[in-house]
Amino acid sequence: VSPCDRPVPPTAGLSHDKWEIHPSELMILEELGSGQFGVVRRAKWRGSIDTAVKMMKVGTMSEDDFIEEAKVMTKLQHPNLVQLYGVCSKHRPIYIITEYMKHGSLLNYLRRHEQSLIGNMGLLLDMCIQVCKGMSYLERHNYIHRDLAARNCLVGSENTVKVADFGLARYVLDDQYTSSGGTKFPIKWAPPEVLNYTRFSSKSDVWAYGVLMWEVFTCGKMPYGRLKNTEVVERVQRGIILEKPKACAKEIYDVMRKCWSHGPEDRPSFRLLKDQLATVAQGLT
Ligand SMILES: CN1CCN(C(=O)c2ccc(Nc3nc(-c4cccc(NC(=O)c5ccc(C(C)(C)C)cc5)c4)cn4ccnc34)cc2)CC1
Repeated sequence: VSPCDRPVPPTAGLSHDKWEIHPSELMILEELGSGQFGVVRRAKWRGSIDTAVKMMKVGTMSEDDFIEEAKVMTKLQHPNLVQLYGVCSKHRPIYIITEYMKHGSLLNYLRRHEQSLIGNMGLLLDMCIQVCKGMSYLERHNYIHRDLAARNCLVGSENTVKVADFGLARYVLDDQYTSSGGTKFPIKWAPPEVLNYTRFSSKSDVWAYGVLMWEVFTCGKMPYGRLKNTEVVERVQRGIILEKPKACAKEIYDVMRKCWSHGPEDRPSFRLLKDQLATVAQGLT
C-alpha cells in the first residue's frame, strides 16, 4: 500500500512535546538580571536564535501547573507579545525560554532615556499604543495578564515594545506577591475590585494599563510617589486618581481617567482603547 493511502496519525512529528526545549539546544550567555524568582540569562537557541532564559528558582512557582499552561501560552502569538518559545521542564530549575528583547524592561528604558523621551509625546503615545495592541490580542483570547506594568513590558530594536509574562502571576507561590495584603502585591496597579475581592478581569488589566500610561508619560516615575500601600488603597477606594503628568496632553489624560473608572463595566475595552488612542495620535501629527 503506498504511504499516501495510509492516514497520517495526528501525532506524526510530535514525537516529543514541541513546547519542550532540550537544554543541549541552548548556549547560555550573560546574565540579564535576577529577582526573588531566579536568574534571567541571554542564550542562543539552535545556534542562532537570540533568547532570554528564565531559570526559575525551585519553590518560587507551581511548576507542573505552569508547564501545563505553557502549552497554551506558546499558542499566543502577536507582534506586541514577548513570544514564549518553550520550556525545559525535565530538570530543576525549570527554564522558561522566550524571544530576546535587547533594551530590557520598558520601565528602565523610560528612566534611562528620560531626556530624549520627555518632549516626544508622539513616541510616548506610540509605546502606549503598542502595549494596547498586545493587550487587545490577549483580551480577544480571554487571557488576563494580572500584572501589567511598565516593569513587565520589554523594549526591542526600533523602539518596539512588547508585553511580557502574561498570566505568569498565577503560578507564583510567594503569597506576599499573590495576596492583596502581601508586601509584594502590585497595589499601585490594582483597581478597587481587585483590592477588595481579588476579582481579576480584562477590565482590571485596563486599570493597570491606565497606570502604565501614567508611567510612560512620567518617564518611569513611581505612581503615588512614596505613599505607603495602605494610603494608596484608601485613596483608590475613595476615587482619588493619579494627577495628570506634565508631559501629557489633556485628551491623553482623559483616556487614562476612563481606565480608572471605579466600576469595571465603565472602563473601555482594549479594543476600544486602541481606536481612541489611534484617533488621539492622528490629532498629534
Ligand atoms: C544598554 N542597556 C544595557 C543594560 N541592559 C540590559 O542589561 C538588558 C538587556 C536585555 C534584557 N532583556 C530581557 N530581560 C528580561 C528580564 C531581566 C531581568 C529580570 C526579569 N524579570 C522577570 O523575568 C520576571 C520577574 C518576576 C516575575 C513574576 C511575575 C514571577 C513576579 C516575572 C518575570 C526579566 C527578560 N527578557 C525577556 C526577553 N528579553 C528579556 C534585560 C536587560 C539593557 C540595555
